[in-house]
Amino acid sequence: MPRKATTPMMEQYYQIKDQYPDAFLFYRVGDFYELYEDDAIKGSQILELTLTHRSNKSENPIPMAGVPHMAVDSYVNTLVEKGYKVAICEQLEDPKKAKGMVKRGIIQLVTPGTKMAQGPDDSQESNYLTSVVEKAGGYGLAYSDLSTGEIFATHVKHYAEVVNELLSLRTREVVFAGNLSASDRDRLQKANITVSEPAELEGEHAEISYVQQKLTDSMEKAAVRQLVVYLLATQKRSLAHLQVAESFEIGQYLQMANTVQRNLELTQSATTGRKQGSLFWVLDKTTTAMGGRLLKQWLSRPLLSLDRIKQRQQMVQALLDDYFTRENIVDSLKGVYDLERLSGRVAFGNVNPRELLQLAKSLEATKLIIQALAESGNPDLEKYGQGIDPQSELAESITNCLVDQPPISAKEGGIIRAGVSEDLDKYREAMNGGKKWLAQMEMEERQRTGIDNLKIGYNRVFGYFIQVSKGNVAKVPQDRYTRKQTLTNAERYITPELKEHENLILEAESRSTDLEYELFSQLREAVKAHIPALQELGRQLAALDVFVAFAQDAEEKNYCRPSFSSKNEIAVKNGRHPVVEAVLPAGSYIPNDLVMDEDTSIYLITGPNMSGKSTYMRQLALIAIMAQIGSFVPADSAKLPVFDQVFTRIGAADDLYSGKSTFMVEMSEANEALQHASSRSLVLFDEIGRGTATYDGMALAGAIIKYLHDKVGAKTLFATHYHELTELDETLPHLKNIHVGATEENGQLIFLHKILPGPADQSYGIHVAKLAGLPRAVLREASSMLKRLEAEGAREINPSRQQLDLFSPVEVVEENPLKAEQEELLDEISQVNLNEKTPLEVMQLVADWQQALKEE
Ligand SMILES: Nc1ncnc2c1ncn2[C@@H]1O[C@H](COP(=O)(O)OP(=O)(O)OP(=O)(O)O)[C@@H](O)[C@H]1O
Repeated sequence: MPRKATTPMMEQYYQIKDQYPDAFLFYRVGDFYELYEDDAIKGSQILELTLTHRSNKSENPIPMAGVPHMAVDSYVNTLVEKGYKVAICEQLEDPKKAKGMVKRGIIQLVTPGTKMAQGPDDSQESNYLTSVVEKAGGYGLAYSDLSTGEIFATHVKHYAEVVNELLSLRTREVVFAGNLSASDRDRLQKANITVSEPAELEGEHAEISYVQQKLTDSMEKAAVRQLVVYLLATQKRSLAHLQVAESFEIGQYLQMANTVQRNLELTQSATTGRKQGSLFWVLDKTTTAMGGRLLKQWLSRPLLSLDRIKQRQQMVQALLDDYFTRENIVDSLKGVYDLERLSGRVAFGNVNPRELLQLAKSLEATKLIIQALAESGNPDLEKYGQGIDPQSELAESITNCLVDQPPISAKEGGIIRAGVSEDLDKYREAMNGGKKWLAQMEMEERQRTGIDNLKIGYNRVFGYFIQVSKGNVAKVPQDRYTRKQTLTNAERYITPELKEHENLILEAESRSTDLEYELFSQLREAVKAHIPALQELGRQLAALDVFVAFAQDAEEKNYCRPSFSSKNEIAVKNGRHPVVEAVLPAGSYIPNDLVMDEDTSIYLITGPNMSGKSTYMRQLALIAIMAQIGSFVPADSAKLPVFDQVFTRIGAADDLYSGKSTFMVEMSEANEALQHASSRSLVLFDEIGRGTATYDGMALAGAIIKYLHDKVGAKTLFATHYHELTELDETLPHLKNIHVGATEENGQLIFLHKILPGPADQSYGIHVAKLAGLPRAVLREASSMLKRLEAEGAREINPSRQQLDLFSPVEVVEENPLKAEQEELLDEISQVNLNEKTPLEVMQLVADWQQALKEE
């Protein structure tokens, strides 16, 4: 950066800026944060600020932009949301008292992964920072949400797993120590993940050993250390709310690549990126933000442990069976605030009086929850309640200390109850006494002077004064009153005794607010000691919230409790797709069975487009995932294996970040499944091979099926339009054909959405094209080509001769060919909207058409 000015302040600025070259430097000057040089130019564009210049008169004025300090949060937020970092530089001493240049320093580096949640909109969003270290045997990974202080750690062998984990976690920032390929760096950036360098920090920090205490793996320890060091170095304060890191094995959960999670729309719709339209949207009946976040976590990490799944199911069952306990819990949960994030604010020291009271209220609500569980009469619920510690003493100490409706600010008094501190009570008495004295004085002065509208007032500049309206000035006792201020209609005076009492009152007031702040800070410190217990409580209530939500889902939507098969068989009776069911009018979803015995591994699904093949396939995956997070499932009954992995190649939600072509993505996803699936996995392949020439595609699809059949044995649903493949059931004993039914009535295609045994007999593609409103000429051309191909016997055609001479006019045999004009006429007829026409207009139209036909 060119150095242009050499004033002492700019010198200081450059020194600080040099330490944070990749961050926007918000440099505090009085009531503003100023940006200079490139930061100002870029910042003014992004934040829509006016770009001005410092030292305008010099030859090289410095570009400058500023934001008022009161509004700084929203500007910082905008930059960080866009993936930038912001270094906040404060004045570290009072400018009035400073000798020479005011000392300044960075108090916090805000980065995408360390942003604290701002508004209610992101209360269900976790904001993750991930740390990756590369070691000889693999990679250590740790991630944390700073607002809640939770930390998770794991280790993986392969680089590809690291990148997948970062993408599926949707981390906002990664601190990467190791080799990150340029293409992956690019990929992460496109996914809005900021890549940062590790930070350095001197000395030992208690937080590090505290959070590492349960870890045994050296890679995980290293990743966690790097994570905490980065947090400490950027936040520049102690972080008492960081939780003991939980180690997990990726293989401990059902594994799904991030593309699979996206394709199945578990937490966001693939088209809009929003919650609506996702499985999370359907299931999220949680009351608290903590519950919502936990449900989201569960959705991306379904369990493998049958014991844990059953434990969850038992809680859901108990709550489903007991409507009143459930309602009581929901009512009380409404009074529970975000304990995890409140703990974070306590640790950061920015929790305000109102929030501390919210904390106490949440603890009181917790007592009611425990009571409801205890009175339920159900042993599982009772036991759960017994494990919860409502922190009664803490609740009491907060409510005993704070007034019922404290203000947000801790610095303006009015927070602490009477009786908490003798000194405070004394100051308050003095203030009250002083105010009473003023009222008395006002009365006496009115009598003495005979001025009825004389009053005593206060302003910040002059303090207390006696105000007399202009008409009464003659009555003012000039010997006792000193004039202080003249207004249009009145004069203001002071007297020595008024000033004397003013001093007493103001001093008592300032001592009182100072003392209140001190008492509040003590309370805040006392709460700090309870942070780990509050976090544990938060986790327990969040889980309870999700169980209640599952019970409510089960009741409202008629979900059943799935059972699990150790014999690798599937038996779903009347299964439904939870999301499609939720958006269709009630009762119109057509349920389907899916029964796959131990001996069958592949269902080959045929049927017209739009008939419901994808829906049927996804339905199974969603039911399996719901079952493995402990939820009940949309079916009359369901028996499933515990799947270890889910693979998909579905639809057109291609990986926009990978820079690969559609066909390449298709093949990569197929490859994932072929390489990594086991006999305990679930594989969904929708129209594999459609992205290339017909025979290529068909051959690939056939070979893939055979490989899955012979070598993998995973439960596979394979939808295809290649009818030729349905003959595979003759040679592959573990493969069966099923199809989605459709019938034709009066030339119209009717979708039955019903799964039936055996292959489909027709493909109906042209019917669907007709539904989509394609021009008749195209439909007709397609129909005749189809006839021709069928006549030639497409299967006999030499597969190497891929360039069929489809358009050869000689070979197209047509009965009664239509003229182009007639085609157009037919298109016109089919497009007339009868609802918009009067009978007379229709008659006129028919007359026109008849005329046109005669002319041809
Ligand atoms: N069981 C069902 N009950 C009611 N409606 C259904 C059912 N299954 C699917 N549908 C409806 O049919 C639409 C098309 O389904 P889907 O996308 O699964 O078809 P498809 O056979 O996979 O089509 P394509 O081959 O073109 O991909 C869905 O959006 C849904 O509205």
